[in-house]
Amino acid sequence: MEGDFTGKDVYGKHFAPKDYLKMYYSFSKEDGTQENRALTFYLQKFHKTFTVDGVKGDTLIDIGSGPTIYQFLSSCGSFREIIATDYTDQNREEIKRWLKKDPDAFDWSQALKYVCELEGDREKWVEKGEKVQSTIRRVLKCDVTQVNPLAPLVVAQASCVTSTFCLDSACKDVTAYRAALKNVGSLVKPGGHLVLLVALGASFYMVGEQMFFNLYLEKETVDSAVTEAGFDILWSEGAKNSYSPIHSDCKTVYFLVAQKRIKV
Ligand SMILES: Cc1nn(C[C@](C)(O)C(=O)N2CCN(c3cccc4cnccc34)CC2)cc1-c1ccccc1
Repeated sequence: MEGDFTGKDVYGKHFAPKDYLKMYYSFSKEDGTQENRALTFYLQKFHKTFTVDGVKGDTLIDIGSGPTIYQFLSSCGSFREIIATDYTDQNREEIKRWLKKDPDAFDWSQALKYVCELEGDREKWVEKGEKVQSTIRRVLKCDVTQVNPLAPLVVAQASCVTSTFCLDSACKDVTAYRAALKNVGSLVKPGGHLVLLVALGASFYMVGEQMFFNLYLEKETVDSAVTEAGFDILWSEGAKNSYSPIHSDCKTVYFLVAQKRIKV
């Protein structure tokens, strides 16, 4: 079920955040059975990165946030300011809905409770949500195909840049992927961190009835692109894909933490 590259215009016209959130971020099935194993893997690795290993700093920029906020649940206590970004208006609007506690916003309470349990007190989930809402200070447009992904804004380099499932969906080939990684890497200050979540071995994914292109990547391609962009990989971990084969042909979800080399 491979498809042609679904460029920027397709996302703007056809990407339905609410279908996507329901399909990929519902915490458990209607009958409360199987937990969303993909999401709990991401939450565990963000917990290890920010809460256990202590990656922290002044500003964190998340590139290609999509309509989600799960990626901030552990980092919100480690940075003074978080900047969320996305290419499409509808994804930025969905994030703003949650930030404003709009009743139509997606319900992240199960993910909030899960992260609070990892941190030792599941009952603190309301405070955790408010901490995320107060730490995300800006929601900006980004385009990873631009040398400055936040153009026309010029933003000071950040202590940490995170990006989940963005570059593999936004880039049509490995050359574009390497270039985009350099663009995103330029937003990290020397000695700062880059955190990536990548779908390996995925050529498509579905959102509702719409099929989206995904760049087929292997671990070695990602690792070499990160190194070439000026980063040392500190650690990485893959997990077997648990998405339904109807939704995607993804083989592995891959979590990577790297540190920007300091030029001497
Ligand atoms: C799960 C999952 N979530 N997602 C992220 C998703 C829905 O694709 C998204 O919201 N994105 C990334 C692309 N993005 C962009 C598209 C065009 C141009 C962009 C220029 N700059 C920045 C971003 C641009 C806009 C935000 C992908 C998966 C997934 C992947 C493989 C297999 C299975 C699931």
